[in-house]
Amino acid sequence: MSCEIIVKNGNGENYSNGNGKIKDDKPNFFNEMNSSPPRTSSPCFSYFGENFTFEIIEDIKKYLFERTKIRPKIGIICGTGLGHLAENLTNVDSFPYEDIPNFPISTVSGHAGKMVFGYLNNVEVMCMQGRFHYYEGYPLSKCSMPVRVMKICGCTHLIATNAAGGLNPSYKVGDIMIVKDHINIMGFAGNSPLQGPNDPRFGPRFPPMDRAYDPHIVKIAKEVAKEMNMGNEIQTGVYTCVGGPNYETVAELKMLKLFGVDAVGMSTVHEVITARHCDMKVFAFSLITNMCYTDYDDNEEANHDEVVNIGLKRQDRITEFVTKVVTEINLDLNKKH
Ligand SMILES: O=P(O)(O)O[C@@H]1C[C@H](O)[C@@H](CO)O1
Ligand code: HPA
Repeated sequence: MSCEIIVKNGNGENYSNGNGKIKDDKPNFFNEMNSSPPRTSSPCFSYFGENFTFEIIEDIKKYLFERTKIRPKIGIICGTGLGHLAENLTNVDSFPYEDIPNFPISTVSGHAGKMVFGYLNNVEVMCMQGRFHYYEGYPLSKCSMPVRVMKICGCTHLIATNAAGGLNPSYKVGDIMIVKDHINIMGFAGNSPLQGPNDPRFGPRFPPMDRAYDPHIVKIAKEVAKEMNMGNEIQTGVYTCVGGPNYETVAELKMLKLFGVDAVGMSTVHEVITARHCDMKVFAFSLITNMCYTDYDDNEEANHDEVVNIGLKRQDRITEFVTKVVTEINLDLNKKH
């Protein structure tokens, strides 16, 4: 079998691994890192040295702002099956990821792959209808690069949503778990979206990560949940992100439970780290789409169709919840000005 890997360098020129055959010798990433950074033409080729500079992020903003008049303060990331949220925006300007310069493409079902600017209950927002995951072949810095785009576009707040498996036995499918904290399991293994040279225009080399999830917004969200009579469908807990795309073994789930994890997913943590690095305030929640069993006698298996379907079933309630939280955050923002 032969395979040609084609990447683009910063000037858009194609590089290939040669004559269409896999080379016997492994690519020397360290040499490549010292040359001009290539842009991948395939999401399956992850390049450790890929660098979204401040200037590249500004170019993306320029592209978007030349095409929309909306100037959001709140950025929203829609998790698997939760893209309905973006469909509820009014007066939208919508940009498919493939049209935005330097943007990756979405490859997962349940993620439409668009950046949507619009109004949620008269509040200007920008909304990722589909996110990027590590298992798609993108390095973490690339998965969370759009968060920096949100920041440079003027967003002071990030709302990240995800689908996750419930580990806490008191949870049930369909619950919404407000994230109060996370465990960065991939970080334990030395993988971080902030790896590599630090540009202080984004944030400090060593950002703190305590109170990553803004306690004031958590309080607002709990009040919203109370007002919506969500008493038996709202939870507050700790989220972790695994690399995926496989779901977890029983032994892995037992370990996560011992660690104090309430819900497990494959996203969000690196986005939150990136957002906190550039001093955005963060609110996040998980829709519990399946239960994670830690007993070998349980035969329930997680599957992606189920994850997407639960998102679809809960879309109206979640849209109402997010709309109210956004409205309250906006009231707060206006008070401060
Ligand atoms: O993008 P999120 O974190 O909502 O997606 C979860 C994790 C996997 O991408 C997928 C698994 O079914 O749903
Ligand atoms: N594990 C990891 N990620 C997930 C799950 C899960 O059980 N459900 C939805 N995303």
